[in-house]
Amino acid sequence: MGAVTDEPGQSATASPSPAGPAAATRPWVAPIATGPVRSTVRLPGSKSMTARALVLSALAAEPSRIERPLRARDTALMADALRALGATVDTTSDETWTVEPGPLHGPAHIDVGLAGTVMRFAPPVATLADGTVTFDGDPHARNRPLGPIVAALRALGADLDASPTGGLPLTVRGRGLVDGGEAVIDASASSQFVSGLLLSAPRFAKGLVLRHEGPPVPSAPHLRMTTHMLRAAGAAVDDSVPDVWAVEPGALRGRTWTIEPDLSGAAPFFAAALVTGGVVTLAGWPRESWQPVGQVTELLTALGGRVEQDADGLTVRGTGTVRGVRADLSEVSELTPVVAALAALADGPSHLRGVAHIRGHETDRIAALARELTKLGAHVVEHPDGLEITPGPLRPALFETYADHRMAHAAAVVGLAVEGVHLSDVACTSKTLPEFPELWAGLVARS
Ligand SMILES: O=C(O)C1=C[C@@H](OP(=O)(O)O)[C@@H](O)[C@H](O)C1
Ligand SMILES: C=C(OP(=O)(O)O)C(=O)O
Repeated sequence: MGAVTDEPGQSATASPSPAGPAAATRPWVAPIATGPVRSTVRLPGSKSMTARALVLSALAAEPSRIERPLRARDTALMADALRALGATVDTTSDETWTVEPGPLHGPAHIDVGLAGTVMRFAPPVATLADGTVTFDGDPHARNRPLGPIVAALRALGADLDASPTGGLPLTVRGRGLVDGGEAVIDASASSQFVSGLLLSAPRFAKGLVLRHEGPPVPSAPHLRMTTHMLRAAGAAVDDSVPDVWAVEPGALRGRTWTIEPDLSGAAPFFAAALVTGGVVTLAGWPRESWQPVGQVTELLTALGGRVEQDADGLTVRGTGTVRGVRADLSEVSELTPVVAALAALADGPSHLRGVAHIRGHETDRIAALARELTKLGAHVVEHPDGLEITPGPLRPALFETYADHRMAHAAAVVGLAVEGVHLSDVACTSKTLPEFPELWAGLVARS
């Protein structure tokens, strides 16, 4: 599916990852760039859009098609979850998946892997099923926050039990229907609590009026993606009042979803243009996007790049000098590891803030970045909500990836400029882009 090409049609591909337990670890030495990279990158679809399209299709009244989906561990697990609950999901083709909704039922067991989308989007669907549905995942998934969505579902009339810490393992005793109505949630730990509830809300008897109370909800662009896709499926959604989302009950329509290339997955490739003074084009970029292209453009520009969009795609050019930045990353927090890697290679200090919640991502990303970038020679100060990074002379090191795909991306970016960056495991990139090692090698080979 994904490919780095000099010319259209030429592609490098790798086998997709299994949906089951994470693949065996694969130590890897990040390839160093010997000059500016110049490439057109073809990446598979957005993880976030694919996950939403799968859920909305399984909840719809008619069949749907998903064009250019992401085939990776997270989306395979989502497809498996919906199959276990009664939908027929055909993922045979790389180009188009089909989803045939069916009566939702248990008993079922759902493996969420390490996917926030599966652990927050599938339980609300399970409350609509008839029967008991259990959830568990990778060891670290048990540490990821889930309590607020469990409490909100309970307030909406669902019957479910989380572990004593409020997270996985989870048991949902579905009764085939959920009252819905009003609920209050603190979604400061993850926007996915809100997205998960909203996606299933059209099927709640009274719909949903959800109010957030607490520190700001991160990842606003992901919430806009959720409301946009709900409306595209025929739902009536009102998000005109800040921190309040209202979804009317009603049938969702089946439709054809066309998934945009994954902008977050493109981040390390764009970073390579900045680090090497090269140029990288993300092919197939749509004229209008539901991913945060404005925020990403602003950030890459502040870091010293130039971003342009034309018929060829979204193109990022670098000068070879990365500028230190002061940036609030709360809207694009999943980019923090790659931005932190760029900061370690910058011409001055950076302060990345507004991302306290990423301590609850695939790993505690603030602590992990502080530890690993320090090992490489950067001077890093860890704050509750971010990092101050002052570049220093960088040296070879073993970069621990903590089963976190975006930690691997960060290490690969530093490795472009620093010889001997060893990753403890590059196989963790299968979470969202199984082809990453081959695509990266292809990119660097063109430097
Ligand atoms: O809804 C989504 O698809 C996502 C929302 C964000 O989660 P958080 O709000 O927990 O950061 C983002 O970081 C994650 O990668 C994907
Ligand atoms: C935070 C991320 O993923 P998840 O959907 O598992 O929360 C991510 O992909 O950076």
